[in-house]
Amino acid sequence: MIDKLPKIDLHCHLDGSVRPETIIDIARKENIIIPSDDIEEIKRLVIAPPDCESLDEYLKVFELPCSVMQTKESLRRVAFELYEDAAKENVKYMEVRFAPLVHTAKGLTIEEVIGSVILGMKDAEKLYGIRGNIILGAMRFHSIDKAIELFEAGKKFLSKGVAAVDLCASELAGFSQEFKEPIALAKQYGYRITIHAGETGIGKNVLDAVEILEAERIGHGVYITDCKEAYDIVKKKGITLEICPTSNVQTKAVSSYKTHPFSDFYKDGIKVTLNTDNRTVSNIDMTHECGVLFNEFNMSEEDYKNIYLNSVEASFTDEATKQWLRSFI
Ligand SMILES: O=c1[nH]cnc2c1ncn2[C@H]1C[C@H](O)[C@@H](CO)O1
Ligand SMILES: [Zn+2]
Repeated sequence: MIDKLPKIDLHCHLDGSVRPETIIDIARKENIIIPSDDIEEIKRLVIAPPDCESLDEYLKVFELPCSVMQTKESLRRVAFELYEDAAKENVKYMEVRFAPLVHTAKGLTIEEVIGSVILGMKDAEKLYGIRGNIILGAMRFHSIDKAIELFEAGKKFLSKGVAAVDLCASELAGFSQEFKEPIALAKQYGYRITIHAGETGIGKNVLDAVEILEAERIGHGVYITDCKEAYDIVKKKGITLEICPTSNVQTKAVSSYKTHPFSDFYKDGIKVTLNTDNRTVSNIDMTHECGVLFNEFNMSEEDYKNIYLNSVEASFTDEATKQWLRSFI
């Protein structure tokens, strides 16, 4: 029954969702040296370890997939395959995020990187009943100038496949102040704003992301439980939380599914959505996360419908696409 449900994924990283077989295949075709060409070994390297201790440890496995995402062909291919995999489990709409600057190591321009990922997405849209948008992520360890360079380069793709910006990677207290200028510029250009915040114990970061960066959505946000002001502003302003349950367990944002605040948030009227974060790194898909929702969070089909509709309303897409998405539920 779960596989038949229509699904929406608003928080999925491209580089965390590359098929392990594709890593080996691209490495072979492009003469890239990778640690092994044994599929089981590659899976071991690219799937977060079962005893993963923190977000920072979780983030270490992204280096390998990014090493084979440095050409136009490989970027187009991994984007296509991600949308293809999602379409096959009835995901109707997916916003894919990635950090273009990480893919310029072999000389691609930022525009070439973004353009290639959009082509892959469009290839899949033509073949399958899925639609999407791309979110450009600036890495928090990059400079402010780099973030500005990225948002400048990406703006010509707005409404042509790119919809929003995000801040990714390790989360320190008070990062919003530092990124105020580039995010304000992005907003001025017409990008929508979602920000990873409140993932690693600092609920105040969510308050800052909403107040300083004007985030409309928050990636994760689970730690609003520790900051009343953050909790209240999320609830009052109807800020959507992009929750990724399995990722939260792996990065130790929560100790287990049973202690995840998802259903408490939902019951209290907070706009929660269900997402994957990283399909390969977390070794999951939307079907798996729906199973978590029904079996670990004890939610009903009616609850699922409401959560799906939260995703529709919070999606960075046009009204016609939202209407199309509503027709499935
Ligand atoms: O859950 C996450 N929190 C913060 N950053 C993340 C998470 N998952 C992936 N990333 C980073 C690693 C990727 O290289 C980058 C862009 O997709 O985003
Ligand atoms: Zn994420």
